[in-house]
Amino acid sequence: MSEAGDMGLVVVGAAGRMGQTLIRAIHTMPGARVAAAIERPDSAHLGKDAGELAGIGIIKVPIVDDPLPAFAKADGVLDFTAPAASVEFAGYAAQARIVHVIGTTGCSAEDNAKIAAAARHATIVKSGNMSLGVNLLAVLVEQAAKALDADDFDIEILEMHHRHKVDAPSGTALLLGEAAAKGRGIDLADNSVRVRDGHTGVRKTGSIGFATLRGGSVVGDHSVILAGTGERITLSHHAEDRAIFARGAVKAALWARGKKPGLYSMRDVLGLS
Ligand SMILES: NC(=O)C1=CN([C@@H]2O[C@H](COP(=O)(O)OP(=O)(O)OC[C@H]3O[C@@H](n4cnc5c(N)ncnc54)[C@H](OP(=O)(O)O)[C@@H]3O)[C@@H](O)[C@H]2O)C=CC1
Ligand SMILES: O=C(O)C1=N[C@H](C(=O)O)C[C@H](O)C1
Repeated sequence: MSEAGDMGLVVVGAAGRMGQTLIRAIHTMPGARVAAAIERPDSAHLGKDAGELAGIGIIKVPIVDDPLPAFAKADGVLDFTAPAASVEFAGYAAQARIVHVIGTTGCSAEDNAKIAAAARHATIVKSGNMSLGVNLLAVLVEQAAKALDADDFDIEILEMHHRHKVDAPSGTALLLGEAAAKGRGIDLADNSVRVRDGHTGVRKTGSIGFATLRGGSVVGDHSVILAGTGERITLSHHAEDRAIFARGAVKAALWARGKKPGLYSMRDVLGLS
């Protein structure tokens, strides 16, 4: 582990959509460097240079498959992979006592409990969306949900993503749902309607509904609709480039460096808590 100077960051899932975007972001942001790049043991990308794959030219960091030696020498990990992988990486980050930034979505309650346990020794920042815009939107959603009575305004959350996305609702939709539930002083799990099909009956007052669209190359669109009688308020965010998530993740790692172990959110990083 380096004591001073640029923060050495391991990018896990380095060949993925976000992995490549992270390599590019680290390259342009002061204070951080790519310490290692990890993919699965059976990945077709092993041995390739992570910078060349990401389109920035050779950075002399080959993609390898063994996280342990990489974590032991690094200051932090940027992780946009898959739930089972993020749980495993959180355990390794705890062993190495380093920063772990987790952007992976679709984690179960059990996965989240394991990540929280790892945060006793690792400094973990986890968020369904690392962008400034979405985290500010969550603050606005909480305020709007608090200001508008549940008897008068129904809350629905609509999201659209590219055709390759594997989890639904998106991590961001759930983050915005949590913000709305907080504003209303209710528990999201007990009040959410995640799917509608067939004869559903009338809408339950106070519920928070989710609708999911998938198609094409959409980076990430989210709208929170507060629908009243005769009027409707829509709070929206449109992600145009994955760089907003990657820059947020690097910023989170730099913020977390030197902080006590624990589980932090992007709201903590951005001072929006
Ligand atoms: N919080 C946020 O701001 C954002 C979160 N995300 C989330 O990030 C995650 C990744 O998204 P995206 O980049 O589009 O997905 P990709 O499928 O393009 O990338 C994931 C990468 O992780 C690799 N991977 C999976 N498991 C392991 C493992 N055990 N060890 C090493 N590498 C592994 C995959 O390899 P392989 O293909 O072989 O499985 C793949 O290369 C998703 O959960 C997504 O929702 C995305 C954008 C922003
Ligand atoms: O899978 C994606 O692409 C994205 N995932 C995150 C989510 O589930 O909300 C963040 C962003 O919307 C892109």
